[in-house]
Amino acid sequence: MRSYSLIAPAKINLYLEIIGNRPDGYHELAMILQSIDLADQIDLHAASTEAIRVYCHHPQVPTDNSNLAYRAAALMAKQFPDAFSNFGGIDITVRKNIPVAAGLAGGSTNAAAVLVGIDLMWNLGLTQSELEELGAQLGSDVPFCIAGGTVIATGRGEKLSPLPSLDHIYIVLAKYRSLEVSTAWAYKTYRQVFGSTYMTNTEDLAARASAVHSAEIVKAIVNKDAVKIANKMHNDLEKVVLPSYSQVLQLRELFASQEGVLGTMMSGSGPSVFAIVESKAQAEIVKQKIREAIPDEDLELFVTQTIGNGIQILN
Ligand SMILES: C[C@@](CO)(OP(=O)(O)O)[C@H](O)COP(=O)(O)OP(=O)(O)OC[C@H]1O[C@@H](n2ccc(N)nc2=O)[C@H](O)[C@@H]1O
Ligand SMILES: Nc1ncnc2c1ncn2[C@@H]1O[C@H](COP(=O)(O)OP(=O)(O)O)[C@@H](O)[C@H]1O
Repeated sequence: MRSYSLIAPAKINLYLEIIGNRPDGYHELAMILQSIDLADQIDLHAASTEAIRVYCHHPQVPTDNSNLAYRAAALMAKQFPDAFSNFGGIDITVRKNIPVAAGLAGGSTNAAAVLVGIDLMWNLGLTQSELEELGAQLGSDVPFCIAGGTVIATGRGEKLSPLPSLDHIYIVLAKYRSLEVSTAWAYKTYRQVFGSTYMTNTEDLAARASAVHSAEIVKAIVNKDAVKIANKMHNDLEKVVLPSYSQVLQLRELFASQEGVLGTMMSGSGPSVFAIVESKAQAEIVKQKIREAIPDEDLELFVTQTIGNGIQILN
């Protein structure tokens, strides 16, 4: 087929523990990543010229070669030059619904969709693990975004162990449109502030990784116990982002004070904040209450839910 449309869901981090520094400059992590039904749509069309083009109306999303969707297509063209010259160029339209620079893996999930879509378009027949290996070259969260669901992610975030699917847990999510937190800044600041408290030797890292504190939330996920999951959420990056971004701290406190909220956390490197709630009806009430407390139009609010999948092919 010459055209494909794909759904690219966002993720939240139910758990993010920084285990230590790695020799490659990244951080060794223990995370639990969760797909949600807030999603972008990616349309791919075979083009007549041998070029990659990205179209996106969102003002915060670049359309040049810094777009992660572009970079995913360029990687496929480099890896499979014969297919690229046989099938010609590719036009990529990004229909953005996921807030940008939010800690929701918006760019990563777009890149994942392009890898999955081009694999189909060029009849490459790549396996999931081959797609994940390509994804890891584009960003630490890209491999997760391909199959999605509920996953333990270790290494720099690219080593994945699936957990039982945790769908239909309702989430209220908030993000100030104009507020961006750089992921590189968040990790760098964490290293500056807490670097001396954790180990840098790779063998120690492996030992410590097996003793992470995520066991209780994993058990709660296996038991599908939303109350316990909400109670055991954790994100080390909050320690640097909350003190530097008062709006994020305010949102976090506001969510925590709402009736019906089981737990609240910043997602990834922020600045989006989410709350786990008991039901869809409760989620709508909490959303309304937050809107009344912060009438600022810059604040984007969503009711969403956990889902058991990553990239989906629409047609
Ligand atoms: C924080 C997290 C949590 O899921 O997500 P976001 O908030 O970006 O969504 C991830 O760790 C982000 O993953 P991703 O956004 O793919 O990161 P990358 O492009 O690979 O890296 C961006 C920068 O973050 C830092 N980085 C990233 C991952 C990691 N394990 N250690 C790091 O130190 C590095 O400085 C790197 O240059
Ligand atoms: N396809 C894309 N979608 C969103 N942002 C993108 C994309 N490609 C590149 N970017 C840039 O990447 C940065 C991080 O955005 P995003 O991936 O949404 O955030 P995060 O890594 O926090 O989940 C933004 O500054 C944005 O300009």
